[in-house]
Amino acid sequence: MAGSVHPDCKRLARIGSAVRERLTADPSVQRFPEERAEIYAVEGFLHTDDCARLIGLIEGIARPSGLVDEADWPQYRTSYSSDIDVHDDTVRALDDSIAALTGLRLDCSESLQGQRYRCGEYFHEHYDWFDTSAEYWRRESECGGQRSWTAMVYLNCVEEGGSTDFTRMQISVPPLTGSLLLWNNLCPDGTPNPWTMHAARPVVRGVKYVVTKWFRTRRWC
Ligand SMILES: O=C(O)CCC(=O)C(=O)O
Ligand SMILES: [Fe+2]
Repeated sequence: MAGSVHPDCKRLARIGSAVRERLTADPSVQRFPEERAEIYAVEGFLHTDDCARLIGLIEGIARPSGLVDEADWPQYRTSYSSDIDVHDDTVRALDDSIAALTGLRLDCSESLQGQRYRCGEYFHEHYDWFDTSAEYWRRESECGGQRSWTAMVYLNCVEEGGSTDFTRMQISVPPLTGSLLLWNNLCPDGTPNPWTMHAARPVVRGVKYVVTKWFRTRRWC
């Protein structure tokens, strides 16, 4: 039955259209010219000083990044991640700005994650939405459910490499200090969108820092 394969798809479709409407009405938001997935960018979303502060927080606590499905796939993702301090003023202000832009509820989002990619580090092709037939889904379904939107801020420009590529479409986004990249992981009907497959390409020169927030269907815990 479709309902059990894609739980909450009606609710997720409603979330998707509310965000779409809001972003479309906002002149600071640019949509990538692509019908198959909803991908948006806002340049200068975060001030350079705040980017530097977040880089400092990430550097303080970075550890090797994990993968959601716990499969033993060494080298699938070689970046470093950190749960940055949710009580930090810069982190809270950024959370608030993302919520104000999208209209999405912060209590239905994962806490902001920082990522650092040094030279040669990357994150292979993947989806941010959860595979509801996977082993991990039981856990995720009980703590917020499916991921809806991803919001990611580039904290610095990278000398070479490090783009975010939507690999099934011709979209490659180079890191730009303070830019927000935002996309709907789902289709307008609330089901996972296979066109949203993406990868963080290897950094060739320099270091890349980003912060990411994933929104969920319900309260995240
Ligand atoms: O760092 C990037 O460019 C993408 C990261 C990403 O896709 C993720 O953390 O899920
Ligand atoms: Fe991702």
